[in-house]
Amino acid sequence: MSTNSPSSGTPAVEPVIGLIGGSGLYDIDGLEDKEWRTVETPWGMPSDQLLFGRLAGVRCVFLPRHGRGHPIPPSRLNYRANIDALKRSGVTDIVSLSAVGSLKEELPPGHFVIIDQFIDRSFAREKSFFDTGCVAHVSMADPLCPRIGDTLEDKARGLGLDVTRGGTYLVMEGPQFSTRAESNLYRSWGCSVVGMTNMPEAKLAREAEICYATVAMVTDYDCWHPDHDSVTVDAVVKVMQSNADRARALVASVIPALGQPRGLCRAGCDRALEHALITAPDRRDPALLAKLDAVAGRVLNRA
Ligand SMILES: CSC[C@H]1O[C@H](OP(=O)(O)O)[C@H](O)[C@@H]1O
Ligand SMILES: Nc1ncnc2[nH]cnc12
Repeated sequence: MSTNSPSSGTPAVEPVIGLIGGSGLYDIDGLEDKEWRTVETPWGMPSDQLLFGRLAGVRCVFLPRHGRGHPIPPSRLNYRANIDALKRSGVTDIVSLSAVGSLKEELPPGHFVIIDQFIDRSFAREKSFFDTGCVAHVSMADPLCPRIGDTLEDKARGLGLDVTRGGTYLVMEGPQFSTRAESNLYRSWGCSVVGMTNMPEAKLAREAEICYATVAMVTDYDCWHPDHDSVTVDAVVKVMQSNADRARALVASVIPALGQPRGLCRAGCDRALEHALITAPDRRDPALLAKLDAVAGRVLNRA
C-alpha cells in the first residue's frame, strides 16, 4: 500500500503549500484571508514579509523570492532565512516559480519545464543549515519532489499549457547573464534551462525536509540561439508578464490537489534527515542546535 495515503498507518500530513515567486511574480491572486506577516529566523530576515492565506481552503504561504519590487539580486538572497521562515510557518510542500533561459530549441519562451535535475555552479552563497558542531549530509540524487512534479504535470496538461516533464536546470551565480561560451558549454552538457536562484534553495529545502518542485518558466533563449537576440532584462520581464498569467492558473489548479491530507511523501523528501546526521550527540554545538530548531527539530528533539 502506498505510504502516500493516510490509511497506510503513517502519520497523516495536513499539507501547507509554500509558493516562492521568482522574477515577475511578487504577489499571488485569489488567496482568502490574505495577510502579510513578518517572520524572523535565526538566519536573519527573509527576502520580504510572507503572505499567508487560503486558496480553496488550503493553507498557503507566498514568498516573493527577490522581495516586492525586486530589490535583492540572486547572490544576496538569504536563502537560509527564506527556507527557515517557510518551515517555521508550517510549510510542507514548496512550489518554486522561476524564470529561466532556454538551452534547447524545443523549449521556446512561454514553455514551462517541470525540471527533475540540477547542476549547481553557484559559488557565493551559504549552502547549508549545518556546520561545525552539527554535520549532516543529505541525499540530492533526486533533488526535486516527483510527487509534486506529477501533480504539476497533470494540472499543466489539463490546462493545455505547453509543458515538458523533466530537464536539468543549470544554476549560475550571476548576476550577469552567461557568455556565449558558457551558454554553449551548458548546452553541450545536455542542460535544458539556466537560472540563478534554485540553488541552494533546493538543497536547503531538502535539509529542512520540505518537498520542493520547480516550474521553470522559459522567458528567453539566453544568448546561444542564432535567430534570437541575447537575453535582456526587458525581454525577460516582457515574457514573464505573459507567463505569470499561466503560472497563476497553474497554481490555482494544483493547490487543491497538493493540499489534500496525505501520508508521508513516497520519495522520502520529508524524512531526508533520518540518516543524515553524523556528529555524535555529545559533540554537537548547542548554539547551532538552537538555530536548527525549525528545520531539523524533528530529528534533533526526538528521544
Ligand atoms: C530578470 S532575469 C534574471 C533573474 O530571473 C530569474 O529569477 P527567478 O529564478 O527568481 O525567477 C533568475 O534566476 C534571475 O534571478
Ligand atoms: N538567460 C537567463 N539566464 C539566467 N537566468 C535567467 N532567468 C531568465 N532568463 C535567464
